[in-house]
Amino acid sequence: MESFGSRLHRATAQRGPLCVGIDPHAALLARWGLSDDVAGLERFARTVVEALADRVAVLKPQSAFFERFGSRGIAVLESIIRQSREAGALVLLDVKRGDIGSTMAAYADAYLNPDSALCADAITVSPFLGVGSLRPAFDMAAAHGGGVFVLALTSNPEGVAVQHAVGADGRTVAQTVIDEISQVNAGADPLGSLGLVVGATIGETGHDLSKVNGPLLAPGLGAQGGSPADLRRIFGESLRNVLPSYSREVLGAGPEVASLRAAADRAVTACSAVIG
Ligand SMILES: O=C(O)c1cc(=O)[nH]c(=O)n1[C@@H]1O[C@H](COP(=O)(O)O)[C@@H](O)[C@H]1O
Repeated sequence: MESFGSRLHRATAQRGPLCVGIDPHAALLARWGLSDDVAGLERFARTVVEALADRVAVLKPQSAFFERFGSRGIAVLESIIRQSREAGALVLLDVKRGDIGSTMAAYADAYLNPDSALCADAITVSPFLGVGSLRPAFDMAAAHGGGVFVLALTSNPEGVAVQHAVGADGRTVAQTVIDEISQVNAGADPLGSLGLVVGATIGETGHDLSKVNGPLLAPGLGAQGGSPADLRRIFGESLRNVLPSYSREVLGAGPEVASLRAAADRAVTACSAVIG
């Protein structure tokens, strides 16, 4: 079975380095002329999938915006995950889960086991309970060709107090996460299946990403102030493994399918010019 790292490598080579987040904020539903209910959510999400799933490498639905409508919102999420994958996009489900290992196994079953209706190609996870506690997700991903993106240096300003904290061995919390993921990805070709999340807004922090050998998801572009030019400064030699991610900047171009496609095209052109 082909690994997630290999599938992602091919997808970005064919479609360009771009992830578009599906974040149906109440404000965006209103801007699109949609009601803030499950019908509006469904119309919004389906329109994004129709516009982009056959052309962008990765779509990243944010689970919270679906969860807030209860089981009917989750049903919409299930259906757009399926449709996106059928149209050829990889789906990175942004759920930011993280728990003790035994519970993590249940999350892995929910999101990375092909028997689950919520199974995606990859998920986001939080390492706050220790990178080792995430092992059930890593194992489930490896067994089924899935991927896991671990938060390392997040795009929000509040993250610094925790992520830059220095441990007894002199490394920051973020560098410890980076090093542990680097170890698991070592030797993978063309790319490991464990990714890191490193915001496009963080500036130069001195963290060493050179051995990650996995995808580096870079949210924070557009609406949070990050730009493709910032990527070069933040990622340096690791730029080739960066997966730039936009949500509101692209979604705000809707609801017309053609406008969404044009916005995604602009984003991928700008990112490709930096990443190559
Ligand atoms: O894991 C993420 O995707 C993520 C990590 C991070 O550090 N910062 C961050 O903004 N995100 C997500 O990326 C998206 C950013 O949305 P925009 O600011 O609209 O582009 C949101 O869904 C966030 O939850």
